[in-house]
Amino acid sequence: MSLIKIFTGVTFEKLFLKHNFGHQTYKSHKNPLLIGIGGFGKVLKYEWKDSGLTVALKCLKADTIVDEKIIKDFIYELKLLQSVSNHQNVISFYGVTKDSDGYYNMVLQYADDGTLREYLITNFTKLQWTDKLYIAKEIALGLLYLHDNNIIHRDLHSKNILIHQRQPKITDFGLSRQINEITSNSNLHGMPASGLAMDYVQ
Ligand SMILES: Nc1ncnc2c1ncn2[C@@H]1O[C@H](COP(=O)(O)OP(=O)(O)OP(=O)(O)O)[C@@H](O)[C@H]1O
Repeated sequence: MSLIKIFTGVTFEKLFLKHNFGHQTYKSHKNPLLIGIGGFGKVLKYEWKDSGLTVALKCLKADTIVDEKIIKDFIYELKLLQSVSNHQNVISFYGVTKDSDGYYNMVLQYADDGTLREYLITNFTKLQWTDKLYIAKEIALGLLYLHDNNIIHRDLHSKNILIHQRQPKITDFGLSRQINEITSNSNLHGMPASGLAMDYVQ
């Protein structure tokens, strides 16, 4: 085990205890299936034996990053998500678990239709206007709930909205901030409009 891994492990342990995220034993998850790869590591689907729920474990592969700030940012993301994840249009957060390789994972509700982007690619021609308006309304309700809780997402796009049983759920709070922490000189964040979108509006 590398020194960095020991260092990040200790930091995580202390911070997780402090914030009381709810720790789950990794052994209570079975039947892993790789469903995606994000900026910080793999995302796997599991059956959570104790609850009967299907969950997504999102791994933070922190031992490749010699930066305590990344770990603090991860904890901050969990804190924000935990404070709003009881809403039907926000992905549910169930806690954290340490996998067999020693990496920390956030345990999230599994969304059975993947991202909104994937969902639209597969279903766009089948969807009626009422379905599209329903999706837009539900995203707006989720966003309103974040704003009512003083949280600005700052990275809302179709890959950060998941679809579960036709219900949109906002996810990925990595760039989110509490409103009182935004300063007037904050840098630009989020995803730039794609060439395709620009072509469309011209
Ligand atoms: N809760 C979930 N349920 C179902 N699939 C998920 C879930 N979370 C993530 N995924 C799948 O895993 C992929 C990668 O997710 P992740 O959030 O790590 O990606 P990302 O947004 O590209 O990365 P980053 O977090 O660095 O912005 C997604 O594109 C999606 O297909």
